[in-house]
Amino acid sequence: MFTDHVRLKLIAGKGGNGTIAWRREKFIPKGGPYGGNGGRGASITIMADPEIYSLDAFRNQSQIRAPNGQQGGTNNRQGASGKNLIIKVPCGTLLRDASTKTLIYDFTEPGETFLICQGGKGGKGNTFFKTSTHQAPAKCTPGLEGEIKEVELELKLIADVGFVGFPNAGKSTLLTKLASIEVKTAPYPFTTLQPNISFIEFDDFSRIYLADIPGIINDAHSDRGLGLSFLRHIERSSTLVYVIDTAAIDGRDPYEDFLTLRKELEHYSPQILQKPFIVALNKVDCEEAKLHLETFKEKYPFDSETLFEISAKEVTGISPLIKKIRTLAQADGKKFV
Ligand SMILES: Nc1nc2c(ncn2[C@@H]2O[C@H](COP(=O)(O)OP(=O)(O)OP(=O)(O)O)[C@@H](O)[C@H]2O)c(=O)[nH]1
Repeated sequence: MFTDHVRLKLIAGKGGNGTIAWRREKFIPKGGPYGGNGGRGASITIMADPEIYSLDAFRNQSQIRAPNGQQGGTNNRQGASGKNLIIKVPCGTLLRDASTKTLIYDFTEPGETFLICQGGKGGKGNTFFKTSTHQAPAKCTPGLEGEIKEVELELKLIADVGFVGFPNAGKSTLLTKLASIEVKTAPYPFTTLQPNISFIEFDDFSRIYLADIPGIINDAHSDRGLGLSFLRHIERSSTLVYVIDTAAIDGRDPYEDFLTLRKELEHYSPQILQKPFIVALNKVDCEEAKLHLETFKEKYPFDSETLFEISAKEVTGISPLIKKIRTLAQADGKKFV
């Protein structure tokens, strides 16, 4: 299972206690206060790491605790501080307060950090409280508790272009072909688990990131099957590509499929429908596609320039599609270059 939503209790380290100790001096039983301060408890910071692609690491975790500071020592030695904890999350992770759902931070760029829980201060040893060298109150203070936060991490992939379609429409095939058709390409090592991100790299080294989510099914918005949980990954894409199976050998109607996809997206979030889109009419190499294509074009209420007849399998019609994707993604001001 691909994990893109977790709830965690984060507990920063407690400060170490201060210590009561005495300096030994000849002829004076208690030479003077000499107990060290406690070390600071470790803080918890969250960092966006471009090498991480899911929240799987937290799947079986409900809380993360940072180390405590050490108690102060004798001879006025300061206790060791707890080693600060850095929690690594994928780019595209939203950090929310678990109870109010308020957004605390949106990790978009690699290396971005946010200190979420401050470690507790160390307590003071009796050296700190000395009033005079020889007469000192035997006083020290305990370390303070670290901050505790209940948070939610939600991963919403950041890709320029999101691919939507029914299972078997040919999304994966198209994505693979797109990612290998330009001069220099490399598959983006997401995971073998869905969803997938890949990119097209152009001659000028600019890139367009593409996200493929598992096929949408009827009533996906009511979270049947994989549906809803994956729709969040196209929320941030600037452009959508509907991939339609025009061969429809199983008796489906490609135009109905298109309407259903839009209906599912609208149920999930009406704003998604406002995004610029194109329609990849796939599998035109099949004999069955001819009739469906005609009907589709007749019924299609949008600009016919948004329609692209392609065969992902035989790699036909792909270049104009890439050109259009590039124009739309760049018009939006790409996030990654
Ligand atoms: N004839 C023909 N077959 C195609 C074409 N594109 C994809 N296919 C075939 O359609 C089947 C489904 O393709 P996929 O790319 O796995 O479909 P998908 O949309 O990623 O499916 P899900 O992962 O289930 O969402 C495979 O057998 C492909 O070989 C095409 O242009 N023409």
